[in-house]
Amino acid sequence: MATPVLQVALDLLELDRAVEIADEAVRGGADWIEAGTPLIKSEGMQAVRTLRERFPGHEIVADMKVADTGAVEVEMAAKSGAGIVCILGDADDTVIAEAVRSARKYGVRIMADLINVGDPVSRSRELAALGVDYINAHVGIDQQMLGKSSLDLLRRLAGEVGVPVAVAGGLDAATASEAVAAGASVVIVGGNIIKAADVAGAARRVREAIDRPEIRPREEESQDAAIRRLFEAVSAPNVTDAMHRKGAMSGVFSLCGRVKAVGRAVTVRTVAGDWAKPVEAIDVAGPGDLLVISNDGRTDVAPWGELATHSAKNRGIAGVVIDGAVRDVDDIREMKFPVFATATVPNAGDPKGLGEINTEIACCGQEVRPGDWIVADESGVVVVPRERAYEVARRAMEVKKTEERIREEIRRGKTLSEISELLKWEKRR
Ligand SMILES: O=C(CO)[C@H](O)[C@H](O)COP(=O)(O)O
Repeated sequence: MATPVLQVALDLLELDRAVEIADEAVRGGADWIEAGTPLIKSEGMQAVRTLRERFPGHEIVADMKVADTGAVEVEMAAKSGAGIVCILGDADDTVIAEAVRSARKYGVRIMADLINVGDPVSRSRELAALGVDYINAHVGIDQQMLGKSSLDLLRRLAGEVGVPVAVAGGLDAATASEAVAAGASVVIVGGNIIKAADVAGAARRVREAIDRPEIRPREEESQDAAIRRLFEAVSAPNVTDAMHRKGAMSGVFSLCGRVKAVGRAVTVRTVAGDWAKPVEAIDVAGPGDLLVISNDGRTDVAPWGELATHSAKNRGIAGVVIDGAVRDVDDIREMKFPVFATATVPNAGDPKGLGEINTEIACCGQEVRPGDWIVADESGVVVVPRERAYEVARRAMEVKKTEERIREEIRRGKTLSEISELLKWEKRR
């Protein structure tokens, strides 16, 4: 079998950064250089021309995701220097046929993208019959965030398609190796190379992995375990960024400085510092849960203190968030237990048993339901609706990865404004 191709997908908006990152990826072993769809939408065919000029010895792929006017768009990309043009596999057959005719005329190849294709196996056969040169088993970024896997799609195509198969969608060194073992001829990697602080190193790891394909036993991981693992790896700011700036509680701060707490909410509504329900909730919660307590907006009397904290810590509870006051602050700080509150006072309420456990509550400006995910650190507390938790956790990890590359470019001397071309992308209306 010919050596599998490593295609680096430049899914960036800024052409200068894309060229810089492509240069590093090539040094790490990338064979083909893809002008990603975002780059083409941002810079047009200049992106393809520039990559062609800068990398004369490498195949340039234009990820146009052609949906219509196949001939014109293929001609445009071919004349700009692309050797392979990507077209949507679910485009109409006439568009595919026109694109193939144009490709033959200009001496370029067509890669058909299976993103969103309902029946990928039979459509791949049709596409091969229409003359496309590659089929791309591609699961889009938004689909990946919902847990869809490009490897699963690739495995469905194994042995079914008469043309070389590419694969794309969230791949890293480990899954790239599995992709080759599953029959991929072209491995397309974007984020896990271009967002790395060390692009060349990231590309090299993928290169080495695909040159030594292996099938790993797939460790099954529950969705809850994956959500917790991802949330523990990102920050509260990453999470609220992933939710378009939503979900952040206001006015709440970490009592113990640099601590982190991640878990599902057990909610408590109490009144006037009554500490009975908050303490009873310790027995309701399980290891890894967080107590989220509303004290009816009162900050002059505390429903939580040192003894409750001892008990919660013993129970394996991950942390406590209170829309209200806490007392025994020095002892709690000694324990370094994650407690987030809006005030501290020395006086507590009485254990009358007023309030409820595990009802929907308002806490520091956010609605919190039992089972919602809470991510809390020194920047503050973010609430993630339980039904969106996996998607938000995946997106928060993408935010974190993007920042790693930006941090590296700042370290190399660029300003944040230069990197993100702020002036170019400020809202025009
Ligand atoms: O075509 C794309 C998105 O539409 C990407 O180029 C492709 O998914 C590879 O990027 P990543 O490895 O980040 O998923």
